[in-house]
Amino acid sequence: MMPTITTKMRAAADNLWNQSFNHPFIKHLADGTLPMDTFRYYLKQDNYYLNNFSILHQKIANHVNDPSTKQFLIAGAKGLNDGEAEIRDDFFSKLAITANEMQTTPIAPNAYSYVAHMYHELNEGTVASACTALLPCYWLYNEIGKQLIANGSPVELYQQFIETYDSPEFTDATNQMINIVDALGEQAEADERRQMITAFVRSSYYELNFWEMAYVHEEWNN
Ligand SMILES: Cc1ncc(C[n+]2csc(CCO)c2C)c(N)n1
Repeated sequence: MMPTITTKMRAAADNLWNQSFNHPFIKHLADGTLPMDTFRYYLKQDNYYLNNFSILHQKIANHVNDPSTKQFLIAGAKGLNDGEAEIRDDFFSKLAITANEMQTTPIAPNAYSYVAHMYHELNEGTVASACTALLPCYWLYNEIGKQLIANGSPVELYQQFIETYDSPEFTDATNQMINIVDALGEQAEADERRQMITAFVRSSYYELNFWEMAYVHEEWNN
């Protein structure tokens, strides 16, 4: 049997993924030494990412024909608004991040570029490459969740963060997204398949640099 397109994508991005697994942000999240101020920075940038991620699910769903894929994307958009947003609201209140602080925090370069990349795939790519650009978000966090849950983190907030991405519901959503991309890959011609793999590698690059961005508190004028 031919390897699935997601197996090829995962292999193409393996270096980037290993660098994410070993990034100091992740290492220190696990051992509890990540400065809370760094996690706070991450949460504020991630809020911008999550808001757009939800909008992208909805917009991509409008272009999808397959009913079950459409439904998954619409539910994903809504799930982000409710489920994940609820956990984030809890983090925001624990860390006293106000709506005003969120609004006045400039979007950092990597968060901006990652979101711009996903919109680019939606507007200039195809439904398949747009869906693919969303996949590392699910899949990488699920793998990180599974790795970190073994030892957890001594910091309660970080432990809660880890648990979000190891949950059976989240693992199920990740597997559904992998299956959606595999099905789209099977319908695609060689050119589009290449475009999908490129979209996956780019998202994986921005995922890696999301940790780095937070770790160094990236600014436009560093
Ligand atoms: C930069 C960044 N990448 C991935 C995630 C994880 N994530 C965000 S939305 C979603 C889908 C289901 O809730 C997942 C897995 C994140 N938070 N921030």
